[in-house]
Amino acid sequence: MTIELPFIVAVDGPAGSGKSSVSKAAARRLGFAYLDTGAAYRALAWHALASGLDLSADAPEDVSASIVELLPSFAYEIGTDPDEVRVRVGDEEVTDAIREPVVSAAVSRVARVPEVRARLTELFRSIMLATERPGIIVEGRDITTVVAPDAPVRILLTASEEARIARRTAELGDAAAGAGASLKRRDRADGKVVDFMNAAAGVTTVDSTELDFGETVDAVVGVIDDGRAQTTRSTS
Ligand SMILES: Nc1ncnc2c1ncn2[C@@H]1O[C@H](COP(=O)(O)OP(=O)(O)O)[C@@H](O)[C@H]1O
Ligand SMILES: Nc1ccn([C@@H]2O[C@H](COP(=O)(O)OP(=O)(O)O)[C@@H](O)[C@H]2O)c(=O)n1
Repeated sequence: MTIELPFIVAVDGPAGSGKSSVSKAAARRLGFAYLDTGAAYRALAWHALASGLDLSADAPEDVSASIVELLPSFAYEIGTDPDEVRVRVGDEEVTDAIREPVVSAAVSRVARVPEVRARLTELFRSIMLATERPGIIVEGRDITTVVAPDAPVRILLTASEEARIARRTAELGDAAAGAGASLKRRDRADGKVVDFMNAAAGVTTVDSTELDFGETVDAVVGVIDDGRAQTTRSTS
């Protein structure tokens, strides 16, 4: 019996570059699964805050050890159907709660802990390989470099900081105050842990600054189609 492995597409990029919305739309079009890895870091930050940890910028350095202690009780679940992405921690549905500004402000503190990254990387790999669809688009910050460096298609989705802030602000509507400053702060903090601004060797950059949403999805699906055609040629 041969086991068919899913076709893996890795997508990285800074906050607001369109990773989740574009990856989801591309996955729908291709009949692929979709994995939002940022949701796991957000859910762990939510769990840490719910457990009473101080994750503010001036939190004591030993909060890292307290975060690591939470890992065994972190009962995380996420769907990979692009039409139905639900996130749970234990019995709690946290799909919306993990997008709250309080979680966005705390998440980089959790994401910089090496034990957290190692544990979540393992989890992402097991979710990725378990999909029953022919492929999966996995998006985050270190997917092209750490989680799936051997993926046959790896994309860095970028856009100018100005475009990213304008999009995030439009998306948040009345709740947009401070969104620009918060996005810049988070990119600066996350950028100390992984480089998601420069494409690693073999990674294709899609810059969406001058593209509308549909054009960006077309560009990403185009890169995936080329990668699938090449893989078919090299295995036949
Ligand atoms: N090329 C684009 N043109 C206009 N808006 C876009 C484009 N790509 C994404 N968006 C919008 O920008 C916002 C941020 O995108 P999102 O997918 O949440 O980014 P990320 O997951 O990288 O943080 C969303 O409202 C999305 O619909
Ligand atoms: N592969 C990943 C994905 C997210 N993250 C962390 O998780 C946070 C939330 O990721 P996200 O993808 O939901 O962020 P946005 O969609 O808001 O840009 C990031 O700010 C990083 O701190 C990470 O460290 N590595």
